[in-house]
Amino acid sequence: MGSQIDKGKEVYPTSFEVLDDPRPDDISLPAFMVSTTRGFLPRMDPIVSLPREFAFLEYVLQEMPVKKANGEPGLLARGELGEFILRDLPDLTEHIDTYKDNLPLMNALYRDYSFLASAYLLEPCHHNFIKGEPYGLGRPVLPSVIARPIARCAELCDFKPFMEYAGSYALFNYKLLDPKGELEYSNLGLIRAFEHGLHAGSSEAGFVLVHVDMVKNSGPLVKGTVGTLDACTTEAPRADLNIHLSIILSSLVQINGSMEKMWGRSKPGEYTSFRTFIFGITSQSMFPNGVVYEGVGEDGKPKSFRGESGANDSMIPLMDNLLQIPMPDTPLTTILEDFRSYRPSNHRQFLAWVRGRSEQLGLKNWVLGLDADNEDDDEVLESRRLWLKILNQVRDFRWRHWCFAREYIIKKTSHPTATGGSPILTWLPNQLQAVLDEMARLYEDLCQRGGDLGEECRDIIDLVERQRETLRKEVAKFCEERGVAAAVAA
Ligand code: HEM
Repeated sequence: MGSQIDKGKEVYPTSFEVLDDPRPDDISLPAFMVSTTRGFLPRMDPIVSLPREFAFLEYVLQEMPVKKANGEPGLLARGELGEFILRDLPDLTEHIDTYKDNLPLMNALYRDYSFLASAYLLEPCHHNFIKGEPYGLGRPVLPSVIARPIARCAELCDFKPFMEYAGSYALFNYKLLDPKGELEYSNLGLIRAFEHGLHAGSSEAGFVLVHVDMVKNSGPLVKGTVGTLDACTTEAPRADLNIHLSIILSSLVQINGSMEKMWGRSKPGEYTSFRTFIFGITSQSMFPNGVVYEGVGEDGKPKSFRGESGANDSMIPLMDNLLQIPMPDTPLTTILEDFRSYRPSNHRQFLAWVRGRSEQLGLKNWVLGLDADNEDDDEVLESRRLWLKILNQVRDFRWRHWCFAREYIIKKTSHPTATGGSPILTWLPNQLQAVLDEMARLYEDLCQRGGDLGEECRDIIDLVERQRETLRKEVAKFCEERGVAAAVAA
C-alpha cells in the first residue's frame, strides 16, 4: 500500500496490492488479504485445530452449544456456561505469544475467544428469549480469562476485541467436511456454533454458510473492479472496459443467485433464536452501560462494540465505492460509515483505495461517457447499459435483503435494533432508497443524452419505480405501527 491522499476528512491509500496468488501457506501474512482468486475469503481455509496449550478452550467450545455435535444439550442449553467459565477456565493469555508470528492461527484464536465472549455475555438474554420474555440485561463484565486473551489476539490481528463478521462468525468459521473435496456448499460445515449450527441442515449453519457461498464468488468481482479502474488509465479500447464491467456483472449475478438460496437453507422462523448470541454492545438495551473488560487497560472503563453483521461484508461496499453511489447525509449513513472499521484491515484499505481511485479518476463520468462526445457510440452505449445493470444487481441484493429483514426479523420480533446496532426499520431502506434514486436519476439523464439503452434497461427502470413506491409504503406502515419516525422520503 502506498502513501495516502487526504481528501477533506477522508484519507485514501494511493496504491494497493491485490494478490493473484493468495499464498495460503505463508503464516507471516494476515489471514485476510484481498485476492483475484479468493476475493474476500481468507487466503486459506480457516484453521480448525488449536495447539495443545488451548485444549481446554477447545473443550469449552465443544461443550458450549445449545445442541452439541453429539446431539446432547450443551452448557448454554442448561444455562451453565457462565458459572463454568468463572469456575474452571484458565487464563491462557501467556500461551498466545508463543505463536504470535503465525497470524492465521492468531485469527483462529480470536474467532474462538470471540465465540466464548459473546456466549458468556448474552447467555442470560438467551434464557429470557426462550421463555418468551424480552432480552433483559446481558452480563456487564467480561471476566479476565476471556477479556485478556481476546484483547491480545485482536491486537495481533488488528480486529476489535469482539466478534466480527469476517474474522470470526462467518468467513473464518467454515470447514471442508471432506478436506480433499471442493469449496462448495454441500461440502461445508461450521467450526463453531452457538445453537444447532454444528448440525448440517440447521438454520444456524445455513445462515453462515450462505454468506461463505456468496463470498466464494467475489474473486471475479475484485478482478473486474481492478480491471475497470485500470482501463480508465490506459489507451486500451473501450471494448476492454466493457469486458471488465461484464465480469463484475456476471459475478454479482452469481452472488445474488447464491443469496436467494437463503430462504431454503436457513428458515425465517428459526433465525431469531441463534441471533441472540450475535448482538453487539453498541446501541443495545442489553448493555445500557457497556461491558467492562476485566484485566484489560488501565482505566477499567466499560467498552462498546457493534455486533456481528453482514453489513461488514466487503462486496456491496466495494460496489458502492466503485460506482460512486451517493448516500444521503443522514445519521443512518453515519452508521454505514462506522461499520467500515469492523473489517479486516486489508479489506478496509482496499475499499478505501477503490473509493479514492474511482473519485480521483472521475470513473463514473468516464465510463458513462458524460464528458466526451468523440467516442465510439455503440461501445459507450454498451458501457452505460452495463453500468445500469451492475447497479441493478446492487439494487437486487439490497431489495432481497430488505425482504430478509422483513421476514426473518421485523415480523418475528419488536426489538428495535439489528445485531450491528442499526435501527431495524429504517437503516436498510436508507441505502436501498439511495440506489433506487441513483438508478432513476442516471437513467433519465442518459436518455436525455440520446441513444437507445434497450428493452432490458427499460424493464429495470419500471421495476425501480415500483419498488420505490412499495418500499415507501412498507416502511411507513411498519414505522406507524411501532411509533418510529420514517426516514424514507415520501
Ligand atoms: C436471513 C438473512 C439475513 C438477515 C436477516 C440479515 C439482516 C441484516 C440486518 C438487520 C442488517 C442491518 C445492519 C445491522 O446488523 O445493524 C444487515 C446488513 C447487511 N447485510 Fe445482512 N442479513 C441477512 C443475510 C445477509 C447475507 C447473506 C449477506 C451477504 C453478504 C448480507 C450482507 C449484508 C450487507 C452488505 C448489509 C449492509 C446493507 C447495506 O449497506 O445497505 N446479509 N443484514
